[in-house]
Amino acid sequence: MTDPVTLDGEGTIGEFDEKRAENAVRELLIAVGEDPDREGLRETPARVARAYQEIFAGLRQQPEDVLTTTFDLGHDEMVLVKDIEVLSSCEHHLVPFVGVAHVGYIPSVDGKITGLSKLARLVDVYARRPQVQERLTTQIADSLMKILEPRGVIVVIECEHMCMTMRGVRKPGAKTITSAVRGQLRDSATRNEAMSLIMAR
Ligand SMILES: Nc1nc2c(ncn2[C@@H]2O[C@H](COP(=O)(O)OP(=O)(O)OP(=O)(O)O)[C@@H](O)[C@H]2O)c(=O)[nH]1
Ligand SMILES: [Zn+2]
Repeated sequence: MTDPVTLDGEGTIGEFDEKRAENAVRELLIAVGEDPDREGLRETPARVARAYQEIFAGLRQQPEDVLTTTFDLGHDEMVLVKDIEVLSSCEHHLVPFVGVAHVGYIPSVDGKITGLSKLARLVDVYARRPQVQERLTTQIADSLMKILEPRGVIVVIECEHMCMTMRGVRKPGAKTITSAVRGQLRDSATRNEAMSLIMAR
């Protein structure tokens, strides 16, 4: 994600336009044959606009905003946080894809590590955007490499896509697994160690 850029005078990527979102939801309700002025729907455009502001909050965040805390512990072995909940939105259909992320890294030679919660926050920065799972996976890996300068990174994500469940092909339960491996974690022994930790239940 780059810094905000202008969209031909149509608005700015990165800013949330609540009024515009409300109008769009109202239009959508009309388009599907609903009456947006009936009692139960009257507040819906405003609610959905607020919900989208939250769901896409990652568009207004950068990885540097969350990977703030670093310690020099001199720890030079793998750190892995697994089963981090992923709640993201498929950019093709704007419906959720949900599952878990496993994020591991081998700290830099000088042992620079980050707080464990920051890895989960990093997942959210990229998950809370219109996404595809492959890009989500590589963005997490690449931003960790850039900011923490670790010797290696592994990111594995397992998700179920609602666009494959509630519509279209309708295959509930199908899981998509993506991975991104960088640096020393590409070595087969280290990678196998990480994968066995990830797969252990
Ligand atoms: N690679 C990838 N594909 C995704 C992801 N999320 C959704 N898709 C797929 O994006 C594709 C979009 O295909 P299209 O043919 O343009 O759209 P569609 O007619 O709605 O496709 P169907 O879902 O097959 O009905 C579908 O095959 C989705 O399953 C993702 O994270 N990664
Ligand atoms: Zn989709």
